[in-house]
Amino acid sequence: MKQSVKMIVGNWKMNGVSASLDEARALQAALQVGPAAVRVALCPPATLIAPMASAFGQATSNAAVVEIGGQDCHPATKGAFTGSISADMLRDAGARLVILGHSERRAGFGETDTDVAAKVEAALTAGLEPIICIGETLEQRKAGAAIAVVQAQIAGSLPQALVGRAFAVAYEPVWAIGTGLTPTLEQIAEVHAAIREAMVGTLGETAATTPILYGGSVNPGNARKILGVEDVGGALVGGASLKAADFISIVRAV
Ligand SMILES: O=C(CO)COP(=O)(O)O
Repeated sequence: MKQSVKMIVGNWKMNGVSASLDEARALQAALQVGPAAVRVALCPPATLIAPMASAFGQATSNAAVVEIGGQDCHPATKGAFTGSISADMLRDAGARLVILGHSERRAGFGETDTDVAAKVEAALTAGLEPIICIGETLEQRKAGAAIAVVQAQIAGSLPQALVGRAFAVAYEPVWAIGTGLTPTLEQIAEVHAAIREAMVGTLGETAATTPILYGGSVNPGNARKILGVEDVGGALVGGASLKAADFISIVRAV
């Protein structure tokens, strides 16, 4: 209903060296899907953004464009922030998207909703399309707080600067990431509906068609069912995006 072109985004996390480019090239060659049916993106480590963007940036007659994204950016445009990378730098390297607020950044690097919102603004200013991650922990789900948690994350992580801009939200339950566990299809539908409501509440009708991706242990075996759930606009794939054959299966499950 909301969004006809689904997005399948691979998050390589801190995996991938230059030798991985061969696998990624094989992946692109195998993606015989029309660009209208699915948007495919890969978010490699920052060191691979430029070579992957130049390798995949242009559609050939028999291969879809694979868009390239970063996995994080600093909220400032430049300055004394040793080890950090700005949204402009990602864009300059060829990225068109950026994952922001991933639970591994929130838990491991102390990122708050306010930090994420500042990064989103920086990404938009640089012309990047943010993919904003939210999701509850197992403790929060067990306490019956999953919906309240994601709604609070939406309210805190989505700045008004998003109104009218292209972006996506990814619902990634923390307990489903890298564990092989997934919510039931009913639970995914319930949370996506709550996210939609919160997004429209925060940003207005502009957010009625924004894609809401699901992420957390998506694999070739469960992708078709998950992608068929009401208001699932695509998938954010971790481990299975590192294997070209698995990632292609997920793309074909759309
Ligand atoms: O964190 C994720 C994508 O951002 C999901 O990771 P897995 O697909 O490995 O569970």
